[in-house]
Amino acid sequence: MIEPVIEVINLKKDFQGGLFRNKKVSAVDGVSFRIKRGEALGLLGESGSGKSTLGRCLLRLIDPTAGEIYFKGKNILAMNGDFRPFRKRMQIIFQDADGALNPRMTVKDLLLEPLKVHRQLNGRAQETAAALMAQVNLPADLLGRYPNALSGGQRQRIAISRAISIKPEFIVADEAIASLDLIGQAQVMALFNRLKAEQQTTFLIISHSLRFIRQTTDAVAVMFTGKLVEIGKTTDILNHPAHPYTQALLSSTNTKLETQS
Ligand SMILES: Nc1ncnc2c1ncn2[C@@H]1O[C@H](COP(=O)(O)OP(=O)(O)OP(=O)(O)O)[C@@H](O)[C@H]1O
Repeated sequence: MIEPVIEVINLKKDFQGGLFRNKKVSAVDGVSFRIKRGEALGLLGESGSGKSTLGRCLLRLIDPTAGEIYFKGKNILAMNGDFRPFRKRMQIIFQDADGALNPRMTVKDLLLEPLKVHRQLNGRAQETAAALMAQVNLPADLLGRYPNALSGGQRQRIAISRAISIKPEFIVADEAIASLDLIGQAQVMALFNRLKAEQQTTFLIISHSLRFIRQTTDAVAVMFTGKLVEIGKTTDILNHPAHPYTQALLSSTNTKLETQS
C-alpha cells in the first residue's frame, strides 16, 4: 500500500473561550483522515467549524491538544528540534497575504527570500525571480515594487509564488483564492493542478468556493463543530452528499453562488 503523505489520527484542539476564558471550545474534536501523495483533500464547513485550526495544527503553527499527525510516516508531534527540516517541506497559504509580506522588501526580495533561507538559490537571481512571477501570471516589471504598490490580488499571487518556490511536498491552502477575481482563481486552480501532476504535490484545500473544490480536489471532508461528518470522493460528496448537514451546506452555498451571479 502507498504510504499517505499526511495521516491524522483523532486530532483534537481545545481553546479557552468565553468572556472570562472559562469555557472550553473544542475547535477540532477527534478528526482522522489521510491524504495520498499528489492528491488534494478539500475541507468544507461553515464559518467557525474548525477548518483553519485543523490546517494550522498540521503545520504545527499551533499545538494540538491530543492526537497524532504523521508526515510521510513520521509523527511530527513527537519531534522537537528535529522538526525544523520538515518546515520547508510543508507550507501554508493564507487568505490574507498582507500580514505575510514584509512591507519594506521589494517583490523581488520577497520572492527570493525563502529560496535564500533554504540555500536553494543558485546564481541567476533575476531570472529566478522572473520565473516565480510568471508561474503566478505576474509581469516581471513589478519586481522592483513594494507590496503597498500592488493590488490585493497581486499580493496574494506573490504569497502563493513564495510558498511554492521551495517546492514543498505538502501545502495547506486556507482560503487562498478568496481575494482573487475569477481569472485569478482559474489560474491558481490550473497552477495547483499542475503541481499535483508534475511534482506530485499533496494539498489540503480549505475553501468556501465549490468551484475551486470541484476542480482541484480528489476527495472532500465536511467539518461541522470540530468533527468530520462526511468524507469521500469529491464527485460523490458534491453530487450525492449522504449527510443531512452536507446537503444543507451545499444547497446554501449553491444558493449564495446563484444570487451572486
Ligand atoms: N486562538 C483562539 N482562541 C480561542 N478560540 C479560538 C481561537 N482560534 C479559533 N478559535 C475558535 O475555534 C473555532 C474554530 O475556528 P476556526 O477559525 O478554525 O474556524 P473556520 O472553520 O476556519 O472558520 P472560517 O471559515 O470563518 O475561517 C471557533 O469557535 C473559533 O472562535
